[in-house]
Amino acid sequence: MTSEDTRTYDVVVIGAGPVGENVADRTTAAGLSTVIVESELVGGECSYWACEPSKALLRPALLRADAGRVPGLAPAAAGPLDAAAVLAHRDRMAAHWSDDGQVEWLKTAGIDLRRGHGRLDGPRRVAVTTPDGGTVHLRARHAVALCTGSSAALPDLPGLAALRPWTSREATSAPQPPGRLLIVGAGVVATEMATAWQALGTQVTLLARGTRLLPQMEPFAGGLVADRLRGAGSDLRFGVTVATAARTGGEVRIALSDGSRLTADEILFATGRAPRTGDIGLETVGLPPGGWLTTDDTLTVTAAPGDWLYAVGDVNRRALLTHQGKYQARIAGAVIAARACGTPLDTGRWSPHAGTADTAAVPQVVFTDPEVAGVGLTTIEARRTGRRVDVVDYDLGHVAGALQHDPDYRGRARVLIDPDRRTVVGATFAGPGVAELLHSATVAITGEIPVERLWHAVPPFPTISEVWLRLLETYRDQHSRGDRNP
Ligand SMILES: Cc1cc2nc3c(=O)[nH]c(=O)nc-3n(C[C@H](O)[C@H](O)[C@H](O)COP(=O)(O)OP(=O)(O)OC[C@H]3O[C@@H](n4cnc5c(N)ncnc54)[C@H](O)[C@@H]3O)c2cc1C
Ligand SMILES: NC(=O)c1ccc[n+]([C@@H]2O[C@H](COP(=O)([O-])OP(=O)(O)OC[C@H]3O[C@@H](n4cnc5c(N)ncnc54)[C@H](O)[C@@H]3O)[C@@H](O)[C@H]2O)c1
Repeated sequence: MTSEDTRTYDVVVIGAGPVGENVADRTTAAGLSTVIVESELVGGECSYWACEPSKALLRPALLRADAGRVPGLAPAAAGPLDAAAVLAHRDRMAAHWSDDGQVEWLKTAGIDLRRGHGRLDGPRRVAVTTPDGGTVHLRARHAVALCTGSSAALPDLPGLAALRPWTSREATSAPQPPGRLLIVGAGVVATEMATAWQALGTQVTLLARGTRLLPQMEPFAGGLVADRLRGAGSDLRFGVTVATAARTGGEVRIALSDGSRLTADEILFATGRAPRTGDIGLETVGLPPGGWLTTDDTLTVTAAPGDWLYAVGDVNRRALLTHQGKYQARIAGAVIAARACGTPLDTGRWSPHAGTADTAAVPQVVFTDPEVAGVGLTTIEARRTGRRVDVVDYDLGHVAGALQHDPDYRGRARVLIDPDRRTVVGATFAGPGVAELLHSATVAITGEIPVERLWHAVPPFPTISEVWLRLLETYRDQHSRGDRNP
């Protein structure tokens, strides 16, 4: 290759998922020339095989479940969903798996696009294998941002390829509901996909190796979701793993660790994520391929000297969520721009160049029936790290606004309070309609608002937000009795 074959930019971004797009947007807005490299579709996993199609499948399921609990509306909501209409809506929300719209956005934002597979080729250098088999060489004056995301992690099960299992990709893009679906896993993908496909007429059997659903969240959340899934007709099995699995005559046949046998049309492995770092040239800059990339709070890869290599989004494992990856992208963009013009970084807690929220306040909504919404610490995490917290619980079924939502409302709220600073450090809500409540907790945590001031944040009557007042009253009463962890 001659030097004429190398294009030089200020910033090279590998991976045009939601996170890569946002890094490129921030660096371009800061006046840095930026190119983004994409091997599949601009928009990444989130747009085509994750957030967008899954939420399109879930919205009708959750709305019907909610409507079925409202007096006067229940009979109208009792019938089956129109699966064809739901799937057509899903296809629209996934832009029919075309990235034309997002490519157009890149143009208007002034970001160059290179289609192909990008690999590091030494410090500040990237080689792109283009779809026609050619190679394009890119050089970065200031930064390379690795935003290559994650893919489904599959267990080490003999004969897995011949089984042709679903991953999250097939689970979000299937052209029609399977008759019978086995789901392995108990996390977010497993519970959301069980909720969606069961509502669309599939007979779902969920296989959890542990004792509850959503094991990373407060224990009451998984219990409420399990009750509703069972009520919808799903078969939930706990404490089991898949011992053997094979596809014969179009059917999936499995044997479980407890000796039982099951047959289905499809099997989904919702068993977590793996980083897409196996073939991105990490070895050319002295890093081992295949692992998650560790960064500091500026999103700079700690093991790469010289402050030029960044890892942003799923690939750094800080928080595998679109909104949190986009937050990191805004921080990384600001860091790259500051370093490019020699401005000192401001990396104190909650400063413009530190992703503090990644460790203090990661919000997540699980779109199951009922919704589960959490931010910050859980009691599980507090116990694991030995952090002292006051735990305050309230039954959402006693909140006037919740009873307006559903006269038989079932749900629960929990906040964790730092006893020394008297600020909220964690919150979990589980119940119908709680998704939009979560941001109030995120603001309370990031703002480090003292409990005394929260008494002045008046929730409107009759909304579910009134749970904040009930939690404060409960905390006051617990405090006067000297309780810490009821
Ligand atoms: C079923 C499901 C539902 C989800 N729902 C939600 C949700 O509701 N809310 C939420 O916040 N999060 C959700 N997530 C998580 C969310 O999808 C991810 O956190 C998000 O997509 C991460 O964005 P990213 O840009 O880091 O990576 P990705 O979206 O994975 O994008 C990475 C991009 O890099 C490209 N790429 C990879 N390697 C190369 C290479 N060598 N060269 C060129 N290009 C490359 C890929 O083709 C891809 O386009 C869900 C995940 C799943 C699986
Ligand atoms: N609404 C949302 O925000 C949303 C929705 C979907 C996915 N996501 C993100 O995507 C990521 C991936 O989700 P996920 O559900 O795949 O991962 P997860 O980590 O949430 O759950 C993985 C589950 O698989 C189980 N498991 C792992 N290996 C297993 C094995 N060999 N056999 C049986 N069970 C096994 C685990 O015990 C766990 O229950 C999550 O981190 C989540 O943040 C977010």
